[in-house]
Amino acid sequence: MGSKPQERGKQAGFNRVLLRDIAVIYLLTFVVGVPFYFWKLHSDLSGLGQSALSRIDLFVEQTTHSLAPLVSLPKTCTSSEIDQLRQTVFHSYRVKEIGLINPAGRVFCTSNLGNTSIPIYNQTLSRWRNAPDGRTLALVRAKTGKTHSLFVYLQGPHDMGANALIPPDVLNELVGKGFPFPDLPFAVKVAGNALAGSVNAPLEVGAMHETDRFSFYSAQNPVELQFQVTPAFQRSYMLEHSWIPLLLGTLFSAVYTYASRRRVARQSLPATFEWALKNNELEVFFQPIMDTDLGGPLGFELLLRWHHPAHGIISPMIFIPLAEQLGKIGALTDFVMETAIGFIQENPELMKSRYLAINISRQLLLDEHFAERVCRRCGRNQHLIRHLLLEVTEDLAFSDAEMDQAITQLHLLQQHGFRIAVDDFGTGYSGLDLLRRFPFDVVKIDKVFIKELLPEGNAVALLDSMIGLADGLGMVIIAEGVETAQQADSLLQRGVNHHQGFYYAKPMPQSALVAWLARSGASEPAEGAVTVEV
Ligand SMILES: Nc1nc2c(ncn2[C@@H]2O[C@@H]3COP(=O)(O)O[C@H]4[C@@H](O)[C@H](n5cnc6c(=O)[nH]c(N)nc65)O[C@@H]4COP(=O)(O)O[C@H]3[C@H]2O)c(=O)[nH]1
Repeated sequence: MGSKPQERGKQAGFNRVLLRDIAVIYLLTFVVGVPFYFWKLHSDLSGLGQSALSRIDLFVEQTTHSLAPLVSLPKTCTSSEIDQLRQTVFHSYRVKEIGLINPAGRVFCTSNLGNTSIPIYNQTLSRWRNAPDGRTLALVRAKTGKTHSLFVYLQGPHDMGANALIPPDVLNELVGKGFPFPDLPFAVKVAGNALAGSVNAPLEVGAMHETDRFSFYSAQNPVELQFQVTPAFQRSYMLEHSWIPLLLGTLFSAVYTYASRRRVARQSLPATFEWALKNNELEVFFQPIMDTDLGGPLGFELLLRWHHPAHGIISPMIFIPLAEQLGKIGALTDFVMETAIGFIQENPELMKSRYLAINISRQLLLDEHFAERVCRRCGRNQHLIRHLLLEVTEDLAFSDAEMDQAITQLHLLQQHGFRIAVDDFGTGYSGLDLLRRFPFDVVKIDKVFIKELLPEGNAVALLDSMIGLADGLGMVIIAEGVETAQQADSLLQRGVNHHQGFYYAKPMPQSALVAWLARSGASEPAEGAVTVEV
């Protein structure tokens, strides 16, 4: 009952830490996202700048191409020549006026004015005359227009030439095609003169501020394209792209939440047992049960060990009660049972007339299918049953109904051929009652009585009465916790010759068992001397 508020408290604590971590993840994603955001802005602008410049270059190319037939016209500016100029303008939807240029550097004939004489700026003229491909551009105020316009110049034979006037909104159109930032200020600078504006605002003479300026240059024409990345633009760009860190933050948070929950779930006690079983952290140790007449083992008790990766070896005294509480004892017992069956099958010679003792938790006896399950586990190898001794502790601490249920299971097991031992005998308060209710095959006298085997102690009297009781009921006696030669002798004097204890051997892993058997010179029980019939 008391654990529920505690669980809820733990959950709330976990949620608080999780929320804090998620907040940190979002913050980090945004902070780490800033350089990414600058890189993305730069790469977006550079892509847009380069494609705008290529559109301008292509346009210049097409315009000079349309001027090419005109540069060889005579210097006369007759009506047929003016017509030809007008035809060209008519067929171009961007060029508004075309002029013919004489060797003196003056426009002598235009599509709009006919005969005229307009000087070309010296700077433009010298750039044009020196251009290796005979063409150049200029941003100048046309005689016929109020604003600055773009002029494309093409040189012909004998220092003749032609130019085409293009209104500034064409530049706007060329830069703005597919441009996603219609309000981003930009400027097109042609040979030193600049027109500035934005896709949404007409271009006018002006320049960009030096700060926050991104510039791109044409390789073919004297054109520089500048973008003014104002703080306001940066803010709106960042807002527009905030979905990227938001998405990444959400993704990272989801992964983190999943991993945290998995980690916590794995650390939860029930999952810890499953994890331990799956990852071979549990191992069964073998402790010999000696027949002192024979000088060798007549069986082995199987004792679980948990090699915890963080806490080292954990005693079964700690984890067995826990496994019982958490309902995991069945899985652990199954594991021990499988180990026992495997061991008997793999070592037929060694196990010919020996047994393995397995501890059965009292809780399992309350399962009405337990006996049936254990028998099924032995499958077709029912002969294995005679090699198994099942130990149940004396202190079953059951209600009457539960005790009936447990006794039923014990009877079923015994009927199937399992030998049943009462473990830790003498330590519980229901020992005698239990012996009255069930005919155990073996009684294992608890180590506390062996430890205090002093001639003058009360333990001796108790031990003697237990021995008398067991003999009277026809049960085999095993003395647990034999640690010294004196204890062994004293037990022998009382006719107890089945001993288990550190004096003979401590519980050991299966790998050490063969070596121990060889070392101790334990021979096979003589035919008829000691058998699995404990
Ligand atoms: N001081 C001393 N101790 C000795 C001596 N000889 C043997 N022991 C220890 O006494 C315990 C005997 O097992 P237990 O009474 O069934 O008591 C077992 C048993 O009740 C339980 N247990 C162990 N494995 C399992 C299992 O697979 N299933 C269940 N349900 N319980 C298990 O954990 C208990 C403790 O097991 P262990 O720590 O292995 O402790 C073992 C063994 O190492 C000795 O000379 N001196």
